[in-house]
Amino acid sequence: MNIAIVGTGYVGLVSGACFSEMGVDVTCVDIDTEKIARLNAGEIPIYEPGLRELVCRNVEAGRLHFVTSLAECLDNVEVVFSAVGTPPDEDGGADLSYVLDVARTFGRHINRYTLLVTKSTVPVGTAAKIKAEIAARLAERGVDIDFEVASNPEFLKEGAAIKDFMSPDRVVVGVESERAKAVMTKLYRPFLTNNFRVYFMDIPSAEMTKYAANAMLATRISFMNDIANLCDRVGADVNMVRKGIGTDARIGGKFLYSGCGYGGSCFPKDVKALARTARENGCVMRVVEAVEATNEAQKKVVFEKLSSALGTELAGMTVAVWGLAFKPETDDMREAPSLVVIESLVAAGSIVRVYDPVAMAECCRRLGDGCSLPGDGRIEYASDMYDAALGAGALLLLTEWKQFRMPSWPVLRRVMTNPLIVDGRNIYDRSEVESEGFIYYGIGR
Ligand SMILES: NC(=O)c1ccc[n+]([C@@H]2O[C@H](COP(=O)([O-])OP(=O)(O)OC[C@H]3O[C@@H](n4cnc5c(N)ncnc54)[C@H](O)[C@@H]3O)[C@@H](O)[C@H]2O)c1
Ligand SMILES: O=c1ccn([C@@H]2O[C@H](COP(=O)(O)OP(=O)(O)O[C@H]3O[C@H](CO)[C@@H](O)[C@H](O)[C@H]3O)[C@@H](O)[C@H]2O)c(=O)[nH]1
Repeated sequence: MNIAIVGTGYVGLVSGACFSEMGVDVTCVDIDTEKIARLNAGEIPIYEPGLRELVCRNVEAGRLHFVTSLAECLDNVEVVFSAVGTPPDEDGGADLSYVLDVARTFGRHINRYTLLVTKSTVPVGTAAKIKAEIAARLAERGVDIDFEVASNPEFLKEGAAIKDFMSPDRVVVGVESERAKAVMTKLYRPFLTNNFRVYFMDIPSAEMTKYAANAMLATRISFMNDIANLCDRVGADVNMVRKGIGTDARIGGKFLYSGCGYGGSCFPKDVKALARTARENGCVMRVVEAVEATNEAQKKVVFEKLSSALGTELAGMTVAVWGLAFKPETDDMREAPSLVVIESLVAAGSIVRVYDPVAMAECCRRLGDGCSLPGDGRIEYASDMYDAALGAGALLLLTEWKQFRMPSWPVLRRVMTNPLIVDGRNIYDRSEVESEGFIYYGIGR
């Protein structure tokens, strides 16, 4: 089968590589000419474990192609997946301009029955807007070409994207006909040969499922962050509480880790967009709105702990930051808690020495030396984790990369001027760290 995937970002590139691995001929399309040039030169524009090997193998096999024009490949494909961005607009809703651009190009250039499948996360009702957009373009052309739309929200996690795509918990597909259902069945069958976990439903339900899933996961995190903050005040240990509740089969142990807040390109924007869709439809989702507010506050907790320990000493002090990406195994810093912490440190006048195994270039691109941020502080880029701690009066752990899990405490004691650690991801054992002579602050323990 021949398909096109529009948008060669985290979702589009991973989906394209995985479908091609199953033998599908995939043309990945992006308007970012530099991105496509890099891909054609064998460079992978994002950090995602295993992606380079998968892409190279399928390019060599002649099943994976990169182009800049959807119009030019439409005649050769049966299905077009749209995986373009849906960033937040100024009101917190999803900006659908890229999704509707794809629909317009599709309507202007299809010449035979083609299925347009939306993989991007879009609010309920978007498929209807896409259909209207295509129909208007066909009418402009004065042609009557059969087309269909479908919804296939993506549930992969960055850092584990290939595994999640290759072996999904489930695949959700919203369709309007048996014909579209048959096409989607054919595409997903190879991934789920022994246990066909594809849930077909109507399109609005598929669109809503994506937001409900992300909001539920974000709710668990914000709930645990609330519990952690109370643990701090009453002397309980949130890690013990997590184990105590997570072993209840009705609750389950996943996504119950408290810390410095959730980030990334999905939870923050999708929680906001769901709340906005609700308000537009005359209902207030109080829980969802509280999840978002709790997370905004949680991103400040690491700095607040540091500031209450050191106060005005932070001005002029070197502070080490371990971890910039919003989670391990990615270079993505969209809505990362590190951005909030670094901003507060620069505002307090600190010299922020940062280190991340893969997100240094991304941080530099976003923040540079920090001089454009309000405040007298600045950002310095360290060559490794111990270099970041050189001369530091405090160390903040913000992303739980594996290489940060077992640091040499004696080396840290030697290079730091003051032995203080704020563990924003609760990865260290308090008694071990304290026995090495450090003052330790966790989140809720
Ligand atoms: N990142 C994730 O882990 C993840 C997981 C599940 C779902 N999603 C959703 O998938 C969608 C894509 O997310 P992403 O993180 O891959 O985005 P991204 O920003 O990494 O990539 C989007 C790509 O689309 C391209 N693009 C924009 N308009 C285009 C057009 N008209 N034609 C061709 N290309 C165009 C951009 O140049 C960009 O390369 C979003 O709706 C997101 O919410 C993301
Ligand atoms: O117990 C937890 C689990 C996660 N996080 C944080 O939550 C954020 C998101 O993490 P994760 O969900 O692992 O990464 P994403 O790549 O953002 O994936 C989410 O968002 C995607 C885009 O919609 C969905 O496809 C995925 O199913 C959904 O997990 C990160 O900042 C994590 O540090 C916590 O604080 N505590």
